[in-house]
Amino acid sequence: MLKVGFVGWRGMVGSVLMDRMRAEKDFANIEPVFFSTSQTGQPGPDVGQKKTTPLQDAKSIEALAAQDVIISCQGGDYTNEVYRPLRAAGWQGYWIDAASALRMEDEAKLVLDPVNRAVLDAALEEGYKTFVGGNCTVSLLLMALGGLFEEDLIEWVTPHTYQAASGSGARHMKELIQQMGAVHQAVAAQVDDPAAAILEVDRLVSETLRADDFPTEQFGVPLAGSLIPWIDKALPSGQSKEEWKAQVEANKILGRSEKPVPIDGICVRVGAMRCHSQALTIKLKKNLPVGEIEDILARHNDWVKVVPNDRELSMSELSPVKVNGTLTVPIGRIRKLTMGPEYISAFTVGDQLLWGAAEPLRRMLRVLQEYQAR
Ligand SMILES: NC(=O)C1=CN([C@@H]2O[C@H](COP(=O)(O)OP(=O)(O)OC[C@H]3O[C@@H](n4cnc5c(N)ncnc54)[C@H](OP(=O)(O)O)[C@@H]3O)[C@@H](O)[C@H]2O)C=CC1
Ligand SMILES: N[C@@H](CC(=O)OP(=O)(O)O)C(=O)O
Repeated sequence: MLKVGFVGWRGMVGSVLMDRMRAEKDFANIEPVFFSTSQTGQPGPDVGQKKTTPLQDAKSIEALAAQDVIISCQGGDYTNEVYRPLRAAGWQGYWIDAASALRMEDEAKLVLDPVNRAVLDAALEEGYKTFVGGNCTVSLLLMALGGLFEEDLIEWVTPHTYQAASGSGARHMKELIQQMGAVHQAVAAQVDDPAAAILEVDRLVSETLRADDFPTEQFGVPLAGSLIPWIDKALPSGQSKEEWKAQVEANKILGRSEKPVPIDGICVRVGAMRCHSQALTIKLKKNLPVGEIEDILARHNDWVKVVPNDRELSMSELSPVKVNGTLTVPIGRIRKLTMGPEYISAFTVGDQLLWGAAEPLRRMLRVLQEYQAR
């Protein structure tokens, strides 16, 4: 049985990973060992029938090196601190990581097995030992468009994103709710008063959003009642780092080192909780009927769900509220654009903590187990 060390299991991504592993009974097939950077010696999580040892020190190279596999959801700073020393100490185990730190390293492959199982199988055969989950918007984009990529039908894609607060972390999610509460509190009486003038309500809301004491410690600016058209650092290209990741990571996941598909657009934070949405403009390599495009998308994997381009269905199914906490990746609003028959639109939604973060890691462990059982 593989000895699997978990670091970052009590964080937001790690907790989602634990939930999924419990639900899929993944702990039955491994010997789990739990680590912490702050709680060494305390009891580990309840993972069902198995009794686990107390939490080990996540900074101990010796303790880490005793594992066959390490799954880290702890973040890039942690990866940067321990990964190289661990390898330098001669550790030959498998490192599976949610953080972006190692994504672009040659020694790392990006994991999203419904889309790139062949790339992962080949990498294991070739002796790769480092596997990293892709950026959440990128993984969700590929889960939705997998069929068109697989058949090499895409000339380019422009994704414009509507990204949830969870992408910034737990504290940001809480601040979004504080912001919503502060806005409501400022106008609660007027909202309940049918005679209140709406322009006065709007003026009070704006005043509240712009006030110095409005809670913006995490986001820096109001998100409730507003949006933030920049995610992550600025790059010399004028892209945000989140925008830059779309093309480089998607092509790396697909194993397309030659002739990468151009993928570029604007990434925007909105007041959703944990589902990222993306409005896509796609240039196809040829003119295909919408019905055929829908069939190609629908049959690619078990989680993508094509939503007919219908008003009621789009409103109910292409909704972050509906998708939250599920593995379904709906894609709809598929229609020909007026630019020409090869140009289509689409809109997709996905839970950024599931397919966007935890699920590809969980499944990579299964891929690894299948490889070792061969
Ligand atoms: N958030 C996201 O959308 C995505 C995140 N990622 C990656 O995953 C990494 C982790 O992200 P995320 O899960 O959001 O990080 P969190 O901040 O939720 O958790 C990270 C660590 O903080 C420590 N911690 C301190 N106080 C608490 C507390 N009260 N509750 C829980 N944990 C606590 C824990 O480590 P310890 O036990 O050692 O103290 C925990 O493992 C990111 O840095 C990023 O690299 C990847 C894709 C998406
Ligand atoms: N940057 C993403 C979340 C994230 O953690 O991305 P990455 O794993 O590429 O750092 C967001 O803000 O929505």
